[in-house]
Amino acid sequence: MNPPRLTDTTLRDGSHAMKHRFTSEQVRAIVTALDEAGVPVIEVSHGDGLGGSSIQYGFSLEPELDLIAEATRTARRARIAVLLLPGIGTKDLLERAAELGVRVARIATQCTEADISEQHFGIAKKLGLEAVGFLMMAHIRPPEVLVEQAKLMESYGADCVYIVDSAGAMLPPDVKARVSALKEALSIQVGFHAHNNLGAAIGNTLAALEAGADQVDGSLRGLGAGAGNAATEVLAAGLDKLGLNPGLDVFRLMDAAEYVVAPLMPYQPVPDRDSLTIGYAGVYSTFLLHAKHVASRFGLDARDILVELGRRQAVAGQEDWIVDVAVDLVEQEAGQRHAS
Ligand SMILES: CC[C@H](O)CC(=O)C(=O)O
Ligand SMILES: [Mn+2]
Repeated sequence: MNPPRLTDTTLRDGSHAMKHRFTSEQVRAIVTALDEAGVPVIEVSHGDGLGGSSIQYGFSLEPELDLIAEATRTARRARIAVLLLPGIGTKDLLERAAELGVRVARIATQCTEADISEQHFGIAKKLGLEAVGFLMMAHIRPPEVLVEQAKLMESYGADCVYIVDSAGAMLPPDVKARVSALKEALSIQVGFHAHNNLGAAIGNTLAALEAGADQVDGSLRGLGAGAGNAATEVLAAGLDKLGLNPGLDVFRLMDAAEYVVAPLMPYQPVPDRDSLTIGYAGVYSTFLLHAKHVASRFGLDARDILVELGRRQAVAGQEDWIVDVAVDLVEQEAGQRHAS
């Protein structure tokens, strides 16, 4: 195992948990703390990436380019990264981020849709940015499919491709299989981004390192969507104990989590009933509210709907399946009653 490069995503994945209400002052405090603790890459964007501020995904309290500018002004050593989802973020926004001093573009697609990212990798490379690919919801496809998708990103110019456990649905064997398949097939770096819905974010990240991952993500106190991410300070402590500390100041990160981030968090992300259901079912967290509404209309348990959606491998954008599943479950129940 080698010491990994750590990207902290408190100011991007954490934006989901903050309902996109980070302020410049908070960005300054968090970037200062991470930078002083030796974190080499700090991601700053709306939770849904550049251009995410909208009625659909939730408006940012302050314009995200102002937050990004604050981050690049503040960081002394760390490189600032942004996330971009093709279809949400635009070329113009990426150019403006680069002008503001952003050095890393992380380009995210569903794990079966890497082909929509070619243009975006091209733009990022043209702007002189490091380009990192993010294969989201990677639990829904086997390693060989992810290899094909990662190879597409590599051919578009990616410097690294991440396996992204968006729903926190993986366990260590799932992570190892996927990361080692990419390591074997690619000539570029491989990364892993965890969510904690099954309580396995730290264990999964360590499993990714065992499988050869070069880059991993964390966020202070695990601040992130759903059950949150692997906590940066916990990861740093674990890496240090394994002799894999890439230069992180563990005590400073503990202090940053405790005194800078915890006081501004609206809640501590944990695998509660809802987020555990998401990880257990392996579905996108945005399905939860819709499933709850449909469940109450049909007299069902939302968990049964979500588990069935996971079995059918529904991905974001297929929310219309929720009603189909509910109808099928009601019919199944009626059939069983009739038979008994
Ligand atoms: C909507 C983008 C998403 O939050 C990216 C990510 O961090 C994930 O899929 O886990
Ligand atoms: Mn995430």
